[in-house]
Amino acid sequence: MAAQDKKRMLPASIAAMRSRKRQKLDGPVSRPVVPTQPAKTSVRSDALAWKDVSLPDRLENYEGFFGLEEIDDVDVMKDDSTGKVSFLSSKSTHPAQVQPGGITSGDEAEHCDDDGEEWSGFGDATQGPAMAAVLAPSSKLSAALEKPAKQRKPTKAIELPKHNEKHKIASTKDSSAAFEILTEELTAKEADVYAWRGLNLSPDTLSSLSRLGFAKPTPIQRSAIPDILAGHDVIGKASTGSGKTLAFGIPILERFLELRSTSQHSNGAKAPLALILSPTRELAHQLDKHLTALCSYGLEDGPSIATLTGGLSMQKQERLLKYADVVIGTPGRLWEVMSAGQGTIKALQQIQFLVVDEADRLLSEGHFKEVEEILNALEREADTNDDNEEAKEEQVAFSPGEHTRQTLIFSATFDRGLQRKLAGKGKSGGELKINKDSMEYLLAKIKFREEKPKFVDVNPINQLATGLKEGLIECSGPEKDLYLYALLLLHRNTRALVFTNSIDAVRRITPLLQNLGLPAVALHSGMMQKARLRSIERFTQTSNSGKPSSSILVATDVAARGLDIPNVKLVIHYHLPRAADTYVHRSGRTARAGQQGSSILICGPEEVAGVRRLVAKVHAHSAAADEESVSEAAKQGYYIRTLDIDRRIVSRLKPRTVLAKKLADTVIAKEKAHKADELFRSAAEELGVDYDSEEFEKTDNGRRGRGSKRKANEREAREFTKADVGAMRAELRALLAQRVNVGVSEKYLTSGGVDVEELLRQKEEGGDKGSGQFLGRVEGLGIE
Ligand SMILES: Nc1ncnc2c1ncn2[C@@H]1O[C@H](COP(=O)(O)OP(=O)(O)OP(=O)(O)O)[C@@H](O)[C@H]1O
Repeated sequence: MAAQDKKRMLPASIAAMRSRKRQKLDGPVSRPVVPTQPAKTSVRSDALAWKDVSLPDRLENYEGFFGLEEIDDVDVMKDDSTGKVSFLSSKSTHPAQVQPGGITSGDEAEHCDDDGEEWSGFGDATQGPAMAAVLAPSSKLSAALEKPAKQRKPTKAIELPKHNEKHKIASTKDSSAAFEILTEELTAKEADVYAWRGLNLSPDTLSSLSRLGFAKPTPIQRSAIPDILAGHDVIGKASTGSGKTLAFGIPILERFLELRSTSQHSNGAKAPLALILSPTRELAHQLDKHLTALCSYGLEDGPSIATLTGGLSMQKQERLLKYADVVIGTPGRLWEVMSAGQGTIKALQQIQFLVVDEADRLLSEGHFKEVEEILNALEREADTNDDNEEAKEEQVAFSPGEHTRQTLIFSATFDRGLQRKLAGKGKSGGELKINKDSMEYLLAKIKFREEKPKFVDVNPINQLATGLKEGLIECSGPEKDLYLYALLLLHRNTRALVFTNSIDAVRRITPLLQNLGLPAVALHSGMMQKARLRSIERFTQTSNSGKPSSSILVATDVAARGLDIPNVKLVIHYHLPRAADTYVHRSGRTARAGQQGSSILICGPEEVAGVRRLVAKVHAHSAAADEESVSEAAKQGYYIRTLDIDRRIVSRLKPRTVLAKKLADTVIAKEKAHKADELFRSAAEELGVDYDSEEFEKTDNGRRGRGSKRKANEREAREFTKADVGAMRAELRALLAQRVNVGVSEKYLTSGGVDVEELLRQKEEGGDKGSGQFLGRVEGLGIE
């Protein structure tokens, strides 16, 4: 590279860098800049002799920046072997920071790319936003500025000392980080994060977002992050799958980085920075995953996260807790750990963020008591009766300071007025009562930092994702299995989630579908935690080609909230959800992050009235509004479309469905009988009496009453011998291999499954006589 009299640091333009890098690669090796007179020494970027640049008035205080600095007479050196970059200058503001010997070392090295081009500075035409982007400490931001880059002078940002110390700290890191990322190449997935510029995030966070491929903030992120960074309590509401996790996760990371840069956060035992409450174990682990992903790019020594959920080793979780920056927990396990002493309560009283995710559910479904205990404990003054020595020591270490905690509450259905409408009239009345008061409950229980938390509602009209299509299949109660099977056949190559209202239903439907050759797995709260996690894993796994495998998760509402599983295209409500907000959350497992998806209710005659009420509640606001935010379907004048399925054709699937059900029921009945038998036998042993299972059964059979038909069925199923079961399996295999004549078109469904390709071909060739013939007219739902 030709030496220049006047060298300037590169503006942060990765795109420009990449093209230049390509040119360089044509040569043997990139060479360091050759310094010209006078002799120059390696200097850290913050020790360079930066000069103020006066700005036009209109740029004053633009988004927190109040000044620019520029630098002349600096050479940029890059060591190709290490990738490290240093700056050579004859001038330095801090002689002590001049490092002899060229390349700077370790963390203090300024990373930059030596491209050998001269930068002639900003033209007068530089506009505010563009300028801000240049100033913002991220190469990713600047990728959007490729063109004007050559007219820019190298600049360094200095930010206003504002309400939030963070900004000042970010400013000290700005210059080095901006250069650091100049050495990075954008990979295919990396995004230009120019659109995040207004949020004033640190380079580390921006770099992470870029690598996650998140080019712009979602509406809830755009609205909530500035409020949280400014220190406000926030109650945030946004539709399912709209990025609420990072809306609170990013500010937590920012605070962590701030503390880390001022060495206020060590790697040793410490009080955590944030506590996140989650209603379910799966969601807790997912939150962990999302935050870990956010923190794992370009962040050495990122925050450590401890996830406290039931079903996994408490000792291990307690150990992790001691070193955690972020604690995520389900109320039950968290409270268990807190009440076990060890100074946990004292440590948690020091948190700076309390996040209540899916707040309405946390308060409404059996967690009420524990959440209350946790909140009380967080507010309690140091417990003087705590005679645990270790706790006392920690109490000193974590002596409570002033109340600085921010509270952040998030949900898709957290709206006071709406909440009341959505709560529904639960039979027990309990859920209704608590839901109805959930906002008031929270407001009363939580010690907010400010008198009024900020309420951020980015979708007051439609809580459902805009890409969601809703449908309904009406059938008789006993036909539900059949229609479920038919629907899943049509979606054989997709990822589908089937929701039921009971654990028993999950236990029954999962083997039924498996018997029919479908890849179904179960998820409910009665399962061991490891099995729960395994089910999620199997449901989310991808094929060897990297494509999502087709899979079906049959679940209770334990999977309704928060779970972010990519590529779920179909949600089926086997049972009508008990409350409208559950419908919203269940349906929200599809059509996430701007994607499309379908939500279909399989509805028995007794559920029809309930569906009407549901539609009225869920779509009440959409009906009243002619807003952009209403779904496409709503714009076309319907909310939930009835799927007109050809019953004659579906009925051809009946023999195999009936047999598959019989087999599943038999296995379940036998297992149940076996368990009951063991239970009675050990009880009899303890009592020292004889137990005769046949005698016992006879007595039991004598009783009549509710459930007696079910019991009779169970008895019948129990009586099947192994050979009977074997014969049934063989018969089912034969049925699955049989052609299912679909009538007019004379096409067929074969084997353990259905040749979907064939079905699709039928559709192409035969129009309405194709797959439409098989499952009726389903336009408007994205099911083709
Ligand atoms: N700025 C962004 N750009 C693109 N994708 C994003 C962005 N922020 C988050 N996502 C992705 O969007 C998906 C949904 O995010 P998240 O799980 O936080 O949604 P949510 O609003 O909490 O949903 P729910 O109400 O169902 O819990 C995730 O896969 C997440 O990685």
